[in-house]
Formats: sequence, C-alpha cells, structure tokens
Amino acid sequence: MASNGKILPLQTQVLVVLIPFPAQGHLNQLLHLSHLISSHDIPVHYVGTVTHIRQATLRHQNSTSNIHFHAFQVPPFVSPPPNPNNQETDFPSHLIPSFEASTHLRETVGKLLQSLSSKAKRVIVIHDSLMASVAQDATNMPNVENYTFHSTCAFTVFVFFWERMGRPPLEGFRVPEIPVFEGCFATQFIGFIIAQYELHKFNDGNVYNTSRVIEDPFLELLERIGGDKKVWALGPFNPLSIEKKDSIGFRHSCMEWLDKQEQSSVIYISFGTTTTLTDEQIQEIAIGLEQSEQKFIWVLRDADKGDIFDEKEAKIHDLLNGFEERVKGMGVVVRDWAPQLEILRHPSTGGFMSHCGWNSCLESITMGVPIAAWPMHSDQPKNAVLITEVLKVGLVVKDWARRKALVSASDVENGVRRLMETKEGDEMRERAARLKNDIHRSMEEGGVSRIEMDSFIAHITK
Ligand SMILES: O=c1ccn([C@@H]2O[C@H](COP(=O)(O)OP(=O)(O)O[C@H]3OC[C@@H](O)[C@H](O)[C@H]3O)[C@@H](O)[C@H]2O)c(=O)[nH]1
Ligand SMILES: C[C@@H](CO)CCNc1ncnc2nc[nH]c12
Repeated sequence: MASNGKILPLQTQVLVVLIPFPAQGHLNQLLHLSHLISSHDIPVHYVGTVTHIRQATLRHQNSTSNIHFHAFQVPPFVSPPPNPNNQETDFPSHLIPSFEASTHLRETVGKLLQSLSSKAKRVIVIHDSLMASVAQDATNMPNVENYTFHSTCAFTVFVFFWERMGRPPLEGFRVPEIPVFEGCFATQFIGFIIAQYELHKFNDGNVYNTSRVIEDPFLELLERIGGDKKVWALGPFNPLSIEKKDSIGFRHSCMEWLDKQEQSSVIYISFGTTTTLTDEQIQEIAIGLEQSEQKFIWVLRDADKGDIFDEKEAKIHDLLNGFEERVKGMGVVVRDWAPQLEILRHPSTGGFMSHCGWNSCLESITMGVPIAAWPMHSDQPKNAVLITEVLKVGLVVKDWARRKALVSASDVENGVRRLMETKEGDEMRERAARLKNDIHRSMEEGGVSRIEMDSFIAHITK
C-alpha cells in the first residue's frame, strides 16, 4: 500500500476499520469519513452485512474504489413494511430486526480485527455508538484502538448525558428548554441503546460529525464531563462541492427544473429515510404546500425497510384530486432517491422543511439553507432545538409538545410562508449563509476543522 508515494511494509502500516450502524443516515456518514481518512493515504476497511454494504455503495455519489468493503453474512431477518399508525411513537420499529441481526457481526468482525492487527502496526476501529457490542473485542487486542462515532450533534449527545446526570447547573451556561424524551424511541429499543452506551466506557475517544464552528460550547461541555477522553470534531463529513452528474452521467430530472427557478425561491421538503407519514398527514402537507404558493420539491416516500432490496409491500402514495397536475410548474414530487446534497447546494433552493435528522441539518447548514423543523423521533427533537434556538437558522413547524397532533394544512402553509417570504425568514437565510461561509473557511488550510482532522490523523498514525 502506498503512503506518500512510498511502499510501506505491512507491519509499519496503520489501518482504519469503520463499523457503521445499518441505517442509511449512519451508513453514509462513515462512508464519507472513509474518503476523508483515505485521502491521507491510510487504508480504510468498511464493514457490514451483505445487504447494508450494497445499500451504502448504491446510494453513494463518489467512487468507492479506494475503500476495502467487507460484506458479512448474518442470520436472515424479517423486513416488514413501516407502520405509520403506531400510537406510542414514530420511531421506525420495523427496522429493529435488522438492527438486532447486525449484532451477529461481532464474531466475524473480531476475526477480521485479529487478522488485520497481526499484520499491521496498529488498527484503528471507529464504530457507530450503536455498534459498540460488535466492536467490543477490539478492547483486548494490544495494537487496536477503539473510537466511538456519534452520528448526531454534540448538543444532543451532551443534553442526553446532562439529563442523566440530573441536570446539574453549568457555570456560565444556559441550556435551552429540552423536549421530553417520551415518544423519541420505541420502548423495545431503549434496552438496546443502553447496552451499547454502557460499552463506551472502554473506548479510546469519541468522534463527532460536527465542527467547532457550529457547536464549540457543547463540544467543550462534552470534554468537561468526559474525563480524560478526547473529543474529536472531524466534521462536516459530507462533501461541500459535488459533481453535477454522478459517475455514470445521470442527473435527476428535478435538477433540470431547479435550474429554471429564481434564486432562493424553492423550498425542499424531505423527512429522510426513517419516517413514514399517514395518508391523512400527506394530504395536509399537499394542501398546505399548494396554499403557500411557493415553489417546492417534495420527496414523498415511506421509511426504508430493514432490507431496502426487498420491495414487497412497498407503497406508492396517491395524492388526491389531481394534486400533481394542478401544481405543475409550481412544484415537483419526487418518489425515488433524491439528490439531496445537490438540491441543497443549488442556488434556487432557499429553505428546507426537514425532520432534523443530523445529516439533513448538517447538509443544510453547510449549504447555507435555513430549516423549517418538523422532528419525528430519536435525536431529532433535540437537533431541532439546536437549529431553531441555538443557531437560529430555522423555525418550528411541529412542536414536540404536540407530537401526537396532526400538522394541519394551515400550519404547513404558515411554516413555508414564514421561511420563504418574510423578513424573519430572510434573516435566517442570512445567518445560514454566514455559518456556511465560516464552515467552508474552517476547512481550508489553517482553519479549525482542518487542524482538528490533521491532528486526529497525526494522533492515530503517531
Ligand atoms: O431521497 C433521499 C433521502 C435521503 N437522502 C440522504 O439520506 C440521509 C438521511 O439522513 P438524515 O440524518 O437526514 O435522516 P434519517 O432519519 O434518514 O437518519 C438518521 O440517522 C442518523 C441520525 O443521527 C439521524 O438523526 C437520524 O434520524 C441524508 O444524508 C440525505 O441527504 C437522500 O440523499 N435522498
Ligand atoms: C433509526 C435510527 C435513527 O438514527 C436509530 C436510532 N438512533 C439513535 N439512537 C441512539 N442514539 C443516537 N444517536 C444518533 N442516532 C441515535
């Protein structure tokens, strides 16, 4: 393998092994990180189940030829369709069998680490915070270091720990009002999370996909409560510039439409890959968008299944009363995989109605687009507070206190209008643009994000 153009004997090499959690918003983050690490001439190994490796690579924009993929078999798992009518929570409980199946990766990953570490100077494992049990055998291997990757923001992780500590006062610091924990997760999944977090105490440090420019105070608070463990803010992982076409020359048709729209005139609506709306809620959004009289791109799909290649029972939602015909010219409904980064980066896009998945938040911030926040589950209610109250680059469409209520067409209309055609919305767009510039600058030579990544690379290759 080459390093600085020289061929190194294996025993002097440092290798990195990434262990993602098997859901899209986690798979893609560690795939982006693979490229960043690999650009430092460090060999990168990316591990997962057969179906999730296929998923991660299929939906990825860049070439992955420089990454060593390890697609391992796990026992078969059921892959039911999502249930939008769950009374307890909007958490995607239908994915739990795939999460549990992935815990069986422990044995094959253990063997891979044994084999790689016997030939390398050192192996650096970076595992998703929810895959600590799969990575746990790394702790006992002499030349293996084990880092935990948190797939959400520092604010949300800090608040999670701070609440568990009984909310102690923080000198010189005011924590905003925090949304209640109820409704964030399926009860059935909480034991899984606790078991994974228990294992973090054995790790060698924590990695975040965020930047000091965005969240410095919360990264410092995490450092304060984390003892001597190092906190690495290595983000944003998502690329800041993208090719107009993918590697096979395909450009999504919604981009051609976007090209023809005025600057900052289009609102992009998407709720990520883990949300399923009821038919009733879908109709309210349709009416609200139409009444708002704003240009839009709306991604309308159900949550992924545990195995996205199992297309049985996949649902295509009908929009009633000829909606799509009526809004022709005004909006586009996308039902396949949308090029989200490209859409957010496009100058015609001026706002994002989002569930506040961390990828979506970060992608929006790095592209300078403010958010109309509609959190659904997991970390999203807290992420929405960071966006709306701390960074002030977004407004609330759905308040977590009213999480069980339908969001009416007029709430949708008002949220869209406030973001797209008021002074308040313009001010958010200006703040988002400033934050974008600060982030981009921090990643250039001498910037804080660049320095932090270089320092991590120096730390693992020391
Ligand atoms: O059509 C689509 C849908 C989604 N995407 C991409 O898929 C990703 C979705 O990730 P999000 O974090 O926004 O939302 P998800 O709910 O899918 O994921 C989740 O995983 C990681 C967590 O920390 C999030 O908070 C969580 O909710 C984004 O990178 C988005 O750009 C597309 O590119 N096209
Ligand atoms: C359906 C997915 C959504 O991410 C699993 C639950 N997600 C999560 N669960 C616990 N901690 C997290 N930190 C970030 N995401 C987290």
